[in-house]
Amino acid sequence: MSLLDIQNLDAGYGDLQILTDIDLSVDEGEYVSIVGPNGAGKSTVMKTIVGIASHLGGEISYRGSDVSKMPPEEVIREGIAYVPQTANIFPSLSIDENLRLGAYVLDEVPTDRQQAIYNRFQPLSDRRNQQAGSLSGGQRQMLAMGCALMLDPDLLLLDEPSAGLAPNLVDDMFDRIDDINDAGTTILMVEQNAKEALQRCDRGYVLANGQNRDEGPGNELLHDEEVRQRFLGG
Ligand SMILES: Nc1ncnc2c1ncn2[C@@H]1O[C@H](COP(=O)(O)OP(=O)(O)OP(=O)(O)O)[C@@H](O)[C@H]1O
Repeated sequence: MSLLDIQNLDAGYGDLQILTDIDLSVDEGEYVSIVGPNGAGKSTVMKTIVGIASHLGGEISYRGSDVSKMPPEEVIREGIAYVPQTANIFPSLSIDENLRLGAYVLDEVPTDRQQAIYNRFQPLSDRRNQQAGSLSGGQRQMLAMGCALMLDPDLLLLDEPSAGLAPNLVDDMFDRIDDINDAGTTILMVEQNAKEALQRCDRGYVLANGQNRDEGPGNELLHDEEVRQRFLGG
């Protein structure tokens, strides 16, 4: 049984349907990416999983339970954490306060876990009491991931973690994501940077116009002539 199993999913915003008949699965421990052109509906898949876009039909099961009707706070308690593409930190709060807020659905702040996050993201550790708004783009992305890791999720959803990063920081960010996956966290990631995402992941899905277009091992998709021409810019 897959950790996450999506079948025949229709979803959108209010009555506006964006996704049609999406099938997608993620196994325990896997690193799966979703790529495709702008507006394909990649982020909408993530938002539907966590209950902030409208589920219009089909199944979303997590560890065999139907999560398609759950409000976001319950989905999170099931072990799924989500890092949105934008507005993923509180700029006027300190780094320490942001991390503690990451654990808001828990009864108490897991201080051991917080320390482990500081160990993983050293630049955050050095700046614990600074306002998050003073961080660089790469450090902000680390903080957003750190907030999600405060929940010790089994499944981490990352929406375009490389967006807005200077080119020299992109590899570092993907290395950090590899490390998180190697430490046992299952990852589902949406990326504009399709080449890098497909190189790094175990399996990928290509979405276009709200529908599945292709799927397979990342390296196979990367070398598939049609996928390259149509979706990866040749
Ligand atoms: N809150 C919303 N209300 C209405 N339509 C929306 C909303 N958010 C996104 N859309 C529309 O849904 C479609 C899919 O958007 P989505 O963000 O899922 O695409 P994407 O593949 O992630 O693309 P991008 O890489 O540009 O973010 C687009 O046409 C977008 O305009």
